[in-house]
Amino acid sequence: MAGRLIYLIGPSGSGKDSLLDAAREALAARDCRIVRRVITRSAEAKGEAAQAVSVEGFEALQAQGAFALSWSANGLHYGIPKEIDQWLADGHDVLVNGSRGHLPQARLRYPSLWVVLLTVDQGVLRERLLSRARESAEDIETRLARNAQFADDLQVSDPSLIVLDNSGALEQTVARLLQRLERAPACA
Ligand SMILES: Nc1ncnc2c1ncn2[C@@H]1O[C@H](COP(=O)(O)OP(=O)(O)OP(=O)(O)O)[C@@H](O)[C@H]1O
Ligand SMILES: O=P(O)(O)OC[C@H]1O[C@H](OP(=O)(O)O)[C@H](O)[C@@H]1O
Repeated sequence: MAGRLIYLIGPSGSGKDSLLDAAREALAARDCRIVRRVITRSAEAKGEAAQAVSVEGFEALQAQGAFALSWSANGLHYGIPKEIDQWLADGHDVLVNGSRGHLPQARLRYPSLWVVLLTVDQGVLRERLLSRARESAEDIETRLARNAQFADDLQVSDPSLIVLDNSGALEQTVARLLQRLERAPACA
């Protein structure tokens, strides 16, 4: 049976990378693989251990068909390596750090996609982005403003969404993620 593709989304700073890092071992024990993204972010930038490439390098990979999913946001390009299709076909669950903006396209390509939406109080979000200090204050404001675009589109009441609030302790969010993935029936 094919594995599940789990697509983790949420505002910049909501804790997607932190959640993936904290849940990494437990997910691996459940045969769920976390994809390493390809991003046109400088290798020195703090945060996620992604593969950093130049814009030219990214475009070359895209032209070669190296990505299962790819999108642009926040002035960066993001790619999900095509190897996930083999992992899924082999029956492994796969967890992707996704994009809210790319969700419609991701659903078209993977109709049985599982969507996990990470939320956080807006005030907490601003504080976390500022203390992470990966972006400039101006870029942080741009990222916060981007959230408004998705407020109406993402229906938190949609029962097909797994909504996790990460305003509190990360350990609680990890526990809830594992619980929700455990309870949920396997995808066809
Ligand atoms: N539950 C939590 N409690 C306290 N701090 C947290 C929690 N979750 C994440 N953080 C902190 O918030 C900041 C943002 O988290 P993280 O980088 O994981 O977010 P992200 O959603 O991956 O953001 P981006 O999409 O911009 O990469 C980090 O400094 C992280 O340490
Ligand atoms: O705003 P939306 O479309 O949800 O996401 C856009 C992209 O921005 C974030 O990446 P990062 O903050 O650069 O690591 C997300 O992980 C996503 O890939």
